[in-house]
Amino acid sequence: MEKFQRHIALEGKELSLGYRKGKTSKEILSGLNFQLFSGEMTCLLGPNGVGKSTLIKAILGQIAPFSGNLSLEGKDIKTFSLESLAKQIAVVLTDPIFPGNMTVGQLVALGRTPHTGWSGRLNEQDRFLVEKALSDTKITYLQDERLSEISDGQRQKAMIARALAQDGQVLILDEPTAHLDLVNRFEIMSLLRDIAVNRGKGILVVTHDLDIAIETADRFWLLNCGTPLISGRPEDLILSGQVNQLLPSDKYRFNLIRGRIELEGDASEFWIEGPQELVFWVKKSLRKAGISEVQGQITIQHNPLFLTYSGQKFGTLEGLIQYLKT
Ligand SMILES: Nc1ncnc2c1ncn2[C@@H]1O[C@H](COP(=O)(O)OP(=O)(O)OP(=O)(O)O)[C@@H](O)[C@H]1O
Repeated sequence: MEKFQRHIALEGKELSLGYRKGKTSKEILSGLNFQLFSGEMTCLLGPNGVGKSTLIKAILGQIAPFSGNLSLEGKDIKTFSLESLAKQIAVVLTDPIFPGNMTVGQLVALGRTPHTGWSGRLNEQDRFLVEKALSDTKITYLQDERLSEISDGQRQKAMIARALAQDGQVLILDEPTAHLDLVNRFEIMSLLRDIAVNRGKGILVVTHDLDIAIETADRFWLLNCGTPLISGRPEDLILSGQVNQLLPSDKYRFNLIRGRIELEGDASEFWIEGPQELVFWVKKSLRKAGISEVQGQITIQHNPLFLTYSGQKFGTLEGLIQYLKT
């Protein structure tokens, strides 16, 4: 049973977005339709320059749509003042600037600003929400630490806690994993998914991290130049092949078995005997080394690993490749 009633938190209908300068206007996105659901984490993916930030600016009320409709909780976004929009939509941008001597606790308390005004005086409810945001992001232990003295991953969690303390219905994050290592990227995205599911928030994450988005997102929005926004469960878009829209050219394709993008059009074939998962890595290594064919069979033995080719035994791929290249 769902804890929260799933509903459309944010909706765009036939949106045309772009920029005006004097009398000229430049349309970046047109015919844009989407629905962001509460209780779900949606990942917005698309190539550089396609208009992801432009869409976020429109959602935040920073640019007005040329045409079409944008609604929050069923109400036209134009009817919200910037202050009331700030209570409903929290945003975490890629490179936020906050003083390094600010503590994590002070940063998270800033999330309450749309509610407290600039006096920043917190009442009991505000303090409760700040503490809850710290504990939901598992950084209560960091609350007295300065921003300049914590790691990038911890700082990103603090930024998420600040957005959470704002307690709006919608959370938007622009590349929240950009500077993080693999473990932290997983941790942040899993945390966001948990927040969406357990707190009933509609979370939109702009990311270029397809691998981690596949593992964690409930829904993808794929944005590509000149085509309508595609929305669906990641697995549906993979099975239908629509995920290939993200790829810049026919040289790449999404490998359904490996679950990631790979170079396509490589005609090299090798005769390799051994466990399938090991064969994959041997082929990969040979191709990267510029080897497109070998004369005989390569045999792979597992545990301990050794490779046999032309009566020779090799303990590493490096050894085999050196032999093949001489
Ligand atoms: N203030 C602006 N005035 C005019 N054009 C702009 C403005 N900001 C962005 N653009 C243009 O809008 C287009 C989309 O930019 P946007 O930043 O939305 O792309 P993006 O998908 O977020 O890219 P990235 O993945 O690189 O962050 C680009 O061609 C960009 O030059």
